[in-house]
Amino acid sequence: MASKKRGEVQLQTVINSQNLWDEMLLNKGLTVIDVYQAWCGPCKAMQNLFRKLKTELNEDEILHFAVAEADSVVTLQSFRDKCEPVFLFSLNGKIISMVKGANAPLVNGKIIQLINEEKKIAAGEMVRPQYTEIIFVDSDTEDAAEVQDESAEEHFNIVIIRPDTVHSRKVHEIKTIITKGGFVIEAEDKRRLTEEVVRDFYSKMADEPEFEDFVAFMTSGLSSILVISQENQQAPFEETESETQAEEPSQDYPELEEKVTSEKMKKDYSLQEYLERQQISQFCDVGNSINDNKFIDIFFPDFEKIKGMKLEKILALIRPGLFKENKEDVLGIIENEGFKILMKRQLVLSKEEAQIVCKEYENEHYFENLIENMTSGPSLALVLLGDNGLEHWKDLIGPKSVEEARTRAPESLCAQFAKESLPINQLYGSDSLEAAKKEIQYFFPPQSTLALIKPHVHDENKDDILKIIKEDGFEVTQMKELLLTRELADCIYMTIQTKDFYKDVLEMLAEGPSVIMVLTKWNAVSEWRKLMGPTDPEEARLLSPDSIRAHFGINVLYNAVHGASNIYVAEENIRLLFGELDPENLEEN
Ligand SMILES: Nc1ncnc2c1ncn2[C@@H]1O[C@H](COP(=O)(O)OP(=O)(O)OP(=O)(O)O)[C@@H](O)[C@H]1O
Repeated sequence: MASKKRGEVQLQTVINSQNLWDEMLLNKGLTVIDVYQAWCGPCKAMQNLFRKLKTELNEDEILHFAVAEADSVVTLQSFRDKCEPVFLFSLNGKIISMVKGANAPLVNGKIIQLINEEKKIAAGEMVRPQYTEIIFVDSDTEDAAEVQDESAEEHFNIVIIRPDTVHSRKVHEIKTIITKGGFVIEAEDKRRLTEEVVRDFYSKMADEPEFEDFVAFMTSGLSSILVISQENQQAPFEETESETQAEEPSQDYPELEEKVTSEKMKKDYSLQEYLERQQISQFCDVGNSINDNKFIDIFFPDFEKIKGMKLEKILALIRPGLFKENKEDVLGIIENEGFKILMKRQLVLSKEEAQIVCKEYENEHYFENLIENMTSGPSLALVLLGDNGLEHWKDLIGPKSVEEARTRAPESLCAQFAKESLPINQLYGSDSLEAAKKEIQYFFPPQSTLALIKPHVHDENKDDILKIIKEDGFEVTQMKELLLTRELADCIYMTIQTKDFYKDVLEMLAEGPSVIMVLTKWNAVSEWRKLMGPTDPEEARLLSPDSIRAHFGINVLYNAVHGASNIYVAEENIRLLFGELDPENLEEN
C-alpha cells in the first residue's frame, strides 16, 4: 500500500482480526468492507471511488469504509483464496448486501442508495426496509450458492409509458416494438402515478425549470408500466473472468470506472438506445437500473411470483350435456388448476356459433347430431387466464374424442366427464392464441362504460378501487382526474336533475376532482353496476357485501362511485368526457 502522507486521515479502517471485525459491526450506519487476500492487498482502484464518496456525501457519522483480510477473520473464511475482489455492505452491524468484482458503478449506486435511505429513515420519511441478513457459509458447500450476490442478480428495467401516449392508444404499438427488439415484457399494469412516485422516478430531472409542470402532467392520467428483461441477457454487471483478471490492484480507478461504466452502459443502455432508434423514446421512459428493483416492489409487489410466467387468455366452453350435469365440478377443477375465470357467460349457441366450437369434428359422420345437441340447451363460455394457459387447458381437457382419451389420457377431463350420447370431448378450448383472441372477441364482445370515483374517496382507497376493478376483469381504457363543472354534472346526472337531493350531489361533486374512467369488458355497463352495488352503502353492506359501495361508501350521497345507467348514456358521456373512442381493439391498448 502507498505510504500515508503525514496528517492524511485514514480512509479505510483495517480489520485483521476477528475482534476488530466484531468491533466494526458496532458501527452506526453503513460500513463498506473491501474483503482482500493477504497476497494481493485491498482493491486500490476502488479507493478513489470511496475517497470521492466520502468527500461528496460528507456523512462521516453514518458512512464508514474498511478493508478486511479474509485470512485473519474467521467470519470471512469462505472468501479465502479467491482472486475476485468482494465488497460487503454492513448496515448497523448486519451484512445486507454483497458485490463481487470491482464493479464501481454498482458499488457507487448501492452506497448512495443506502445512505439516502438512512437519511430518510433518520428524518422519519421512510420506514426501515426489511433487509435479509447474509449469512456466510463455506463456499465449498452447496449452500454457498444461497449467499446473495448483487452482481449476479437478475436485472429488469422499468419502463413508464406516459399518460398522453396511453390516452392516444399507442401502448399496444409500443409494446409490439419493444418485444420485436428481443425484449421480454415480464409484467405490466396501468395506473395513475402518484406525485411522490413521479418525483422519485424522475428525480434526475428535478432541477429542470419545467419539472413541476411535468409532475402535474405525469399524474394527470393513466400511465402504462412495464417490467422489461432482455432474452438471453448476460446478467448486467456480471464480469467475465478475463475482465476480472484484468483488474490488477495497481490499476488506476478512472480507467476501471470507464471500463465498467462502458460495460454497464452497453447493457443498461441498450433498451434506451433501442427505443431511441425506433423513435419511440419520447413516449416512454426507462428507469435507472439502481432504482428499478425499488420501483418493481412499488408497482408489482408480487413480481417474484409472476415473473417468468407466460400468462395466456383463452376461450373455454362447457358443452350443454356437461353443463347440465357437472357444471360446479368442472368450475372447481378449473380454479384448482390455477386458472382465473375472467369472464363467464351462459348462452344457448346459435348454429353458426356451434359450428365455430365444433370445427374439429366437421368431417365426422355425427357432425349434424353434434350441432343439434350444441344448440339444444345452454353452454357455458369462459375466458380463462393462466400461466401457459393454452397448453395447460389442452392438457387438462385431453384429446378430442372419448375413445382416444380413454386409452391415451384417462386422467383428462374428456375421459372423466364423457357422456354416452356423444363420442366427443365435452369441453372445448381455443386451438391457438390467435384463435383465442378472435373467439373471445366473438363470444364476449367488449363494451365500454363510464365510471367515476367520487371526490370524497381518499387516494389510497382510489388505488384499492382500481385494483378491484382490474381484478374483476375490466380494462381501464381511459382515466383522468377532473373537477366536474355544473355543465358536466348535468350531463352525467341527467335523470336526477329534478330530484330534491340534486343540489347536494352538485355540492358533493364540487368538493374536489373526481376520477373519471372508461371501463371496458363484455357487458361492462351492467357488470360495473353489479360491482358498484346498491346506491345506498347500508343496503350494499347487507345485500352485496363484496361490492365497492359496501366497502368504500359512507352514505347514500357519499357512496364512492358512479356508473352510467345504460349503454346509450355510457356512450354519450364517454364522448363528452374523452372524445370519440376507437371501437376497434378496445382491449388492445
Ligand atoms: N336520497 C338521496 N339522498 C342524497 N343523495 C342521493 C339520494 N339518492 C341518490 N343520491 C345520489 O345521487 C346519485 C345518483 O342517484 P341514482 O338514483 O341515479 O343512483 P345510482 O344510479 O345507483 O347511482 P349513480 O347514478 O351515481 O351510479 C347517487 O349515486 C347518490 O350519490
